[in-house]
Amino acid sequence: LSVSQSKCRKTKVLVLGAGITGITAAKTLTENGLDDFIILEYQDRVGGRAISTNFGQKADGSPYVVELGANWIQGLQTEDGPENPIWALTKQYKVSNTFSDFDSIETFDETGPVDYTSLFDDLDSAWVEAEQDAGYILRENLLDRSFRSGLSLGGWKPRRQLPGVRPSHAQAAEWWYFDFEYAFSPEASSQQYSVVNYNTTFYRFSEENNFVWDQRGISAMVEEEADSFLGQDDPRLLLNSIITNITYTPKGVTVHTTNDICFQAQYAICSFSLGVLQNDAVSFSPPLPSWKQTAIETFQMGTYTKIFLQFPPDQVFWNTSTQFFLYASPNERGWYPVFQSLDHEDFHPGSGILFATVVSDQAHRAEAQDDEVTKDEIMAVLRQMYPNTTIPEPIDFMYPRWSTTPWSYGSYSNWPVGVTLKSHQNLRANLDRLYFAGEAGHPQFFGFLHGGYFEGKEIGERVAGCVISRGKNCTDMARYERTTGTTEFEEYHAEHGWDVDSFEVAGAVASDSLNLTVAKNL
Ligand SMILES: Cc1cc2nc3c(=O)[nH]c(=O)nc-3n(C[C@H](O)[C@H](O)[C@H](O)COP(=O)(O)OP(=O)(O)OC[C@H]3O[C@@H](n4cnc5c(N)ncnc54)[C@H](O)[C@@H]3O)c2cc1C
Repeated sequence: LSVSQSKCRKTKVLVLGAGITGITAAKTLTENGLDDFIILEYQDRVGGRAISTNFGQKADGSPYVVELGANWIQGLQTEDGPENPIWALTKQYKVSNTFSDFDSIETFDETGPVDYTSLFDDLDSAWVEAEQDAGYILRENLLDRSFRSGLSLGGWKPRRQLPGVRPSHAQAAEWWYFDFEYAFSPEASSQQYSVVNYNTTFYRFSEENNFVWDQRGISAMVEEEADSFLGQDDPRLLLNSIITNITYTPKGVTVHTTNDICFQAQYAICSFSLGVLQNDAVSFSPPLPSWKQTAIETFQMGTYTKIFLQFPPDQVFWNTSTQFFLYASPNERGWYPVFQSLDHEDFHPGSGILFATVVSDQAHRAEAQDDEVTKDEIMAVLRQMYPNTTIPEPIDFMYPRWSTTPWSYGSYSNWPVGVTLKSHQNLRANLDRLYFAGEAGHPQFFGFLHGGYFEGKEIGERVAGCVISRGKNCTDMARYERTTGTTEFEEYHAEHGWDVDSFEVAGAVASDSLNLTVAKNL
């Protein structure tokens, strides 16, 4: 031990970050009889990217609580099939949520309301082709493609001039189907893993998305989980602890924070977002090996920005029985394409609240500019959508800057084109006694709250096993110094974090559905 390390506070396991992953990992340690841990968290709160804020005003003058980050429980449960653990938590902790109806949508362009919803049918059939093709790519160990090529091969070509179809309408429809979920374009996203991500969630659990509007905020479920194993003012949860350095060795892990406090443990679980790792917000000693750094730089961190507007509730100008409003910009794909109404009987009726969502480059652009500029751009769009209507000035306006938030640097991860499962495994693999967990580490549920939950549980169990067996039952996770162009079908197994079958088809929850999708391709 160096002199400085000898003064460190000691524990058996350090859990770095108190989002859904970190809290699930710490709870798993507790369930395995391991109480000697410390959770270190940057923020003054628990929940990570499950985060809400006050916005606007209710009739009594108090604010609404709206979600800046995660908002939907994505995939619930089909009959007595597998259940999304996030759905289970929302039920357990009575977190208010309602079915989000993606069929409740009106479409617009720069001339006002125009119905181009029939394009969704074309997209549906191309999507099915791309899905089946993805199964084939995976099963036959073929080179991955972009989701764009998958859609094109399925006959969906939004830039092509087709009789009666405006490319801007087609692009808005496509954004609604793809970018709204992945926070990246189909060009930038893996065909294979976009399908895996979608199918394992929506075909395995259920196709429903429930929208959380609980006035405690969606993080209530993470807070309640933390309370289930931590005492009041538990000294094992240290908020406002900004970690600057992580030193790892075969004997243990030492962590330093900005206020020059250090902690030393036998093991550590780091749950920082991919964005935090990519932005070098934390230094590692020794520096990360090249296979780990390569994995960190290879995967993508998306930006998904919700922009909130409250209008005078008695001057609401949109249809309050509709949930979504899709706008096709004539000039730029992804220009304030989706508006969502919270002034709806299922959410906050009478609130006058509408929010727009932008992702990727459009999100970076909006996040880099002043509120007033963004507000003017949005108001111009709304005036096009409702040409013969007087649209009042919003009485409140607000949006987060995810791309520069220092504890997140982005919203959630995405799988780029042509990266294999084994390359992804390098993102997950431990370095000596330092383990990594988090939403981005799950090869199937990446980008979702439940991805973080499952990784937290798996890594928590692994580390508990290491501590309890005093290292005897502790083997390094698989890692690959050299990664090749594809991953063999036989290598899709738990050692690479692949714990559920990804070939499920809608409505089928049994793992033997694998052959159904593949058979259609052969
Ligand atoms: C805008 C947006 C919309 C989303 N929508 C959905 C959705 O509808 N449904 C869904 O399922 N998922 C959604 N997600 C994704 C979901 O929020 C994440 O997958 C999940 O919250 C990640 O949890 P995590 O614990 O892995 O990471 P995090 O929640 O990021 O937790 C990591 C923790 O580490 C802390 N930390 C970071 N750096 C340091 C440091 N240097 N020192 C100490 N602590 C540090 C952070 O403060 C954070 O609390 C969305 C995310 C965003 C941002």
